[in-house]
Amino acid sequence: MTLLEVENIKSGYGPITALFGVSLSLSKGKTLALIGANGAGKTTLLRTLTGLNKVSDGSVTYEGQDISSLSSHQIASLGITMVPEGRRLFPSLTVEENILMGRCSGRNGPWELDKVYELFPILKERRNHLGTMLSGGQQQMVAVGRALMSNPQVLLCDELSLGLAPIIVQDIYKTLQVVSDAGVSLIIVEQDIQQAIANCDEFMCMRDGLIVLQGTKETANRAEIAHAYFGTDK
Ligand SMILES: Nc1ncnc2c1ncn2[C@@H]1O[C@H](COP(=O)(O)OP(=O)(O)OP(=O)(O)O)[C@@H](O)[C@H]1O
Repeated sequence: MTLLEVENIKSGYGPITALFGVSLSLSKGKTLALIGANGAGKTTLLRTLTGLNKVSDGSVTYEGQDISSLSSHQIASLGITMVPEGRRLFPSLTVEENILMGRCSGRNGPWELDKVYELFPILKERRNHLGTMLSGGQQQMVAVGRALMSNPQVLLCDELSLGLAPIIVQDIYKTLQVVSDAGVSLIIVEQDIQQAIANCDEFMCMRDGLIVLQGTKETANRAEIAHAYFGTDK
């Protein structure tokens, strides 16, 4: 079942266009990985899907409803949530208070505090610490936990592994698998191409605001990806 259908969207920052006609389709419970070099448009695409950047052309349809012109608050309340790059924890709040902030979308569902602590037991131990006192990996867990508290149907993850040790990255991806198994659809932006492809059902490579290659774990071809990523000869 298709949950999210993006058709030929353009978007950007004021007069600057960053997406030049992007289309994708995401089914329930599936994971789509977005790869591409710096400036390719991955973050802009996630921001546009959450309403933080406006769609200037094309359409975004979610559960059959055109959400292209909805506000970010309205989109969050429908069940599309982003874990932003850099975690963006509230520095003066504790771990638990940060996680509880995710409730503000007002969506009820299976993701409650206990379930987040079940997913990340270390956060329960540290629940009274300030979020910023945690390690980078633990802060990322708080950011994911906060997003889950909004009971998303679509979770958009922007570079979760940035700056984290490989072993922590493995843990984060194991957790995302649990989230996916619970029926949440994921779009992950990931700089590490191998990591992205190993953890997705489908991948798309962006360059200069366009999707230049798409495929699956099974069809991924290193030379094609390098060509798409850098725009160089195969
Ligand atoms: N706040 C902004 N104002 C103007 N232009 C921006 C802004 N943020 C991004 N851009 C531009 O939009 C284009 C796409 O950037 P975007 O951040 O979406 O790329 P990305 O693929 O996520 O790269 P990165 O891996 O560096 O985050 C780039 O040309 C970038 O310079």
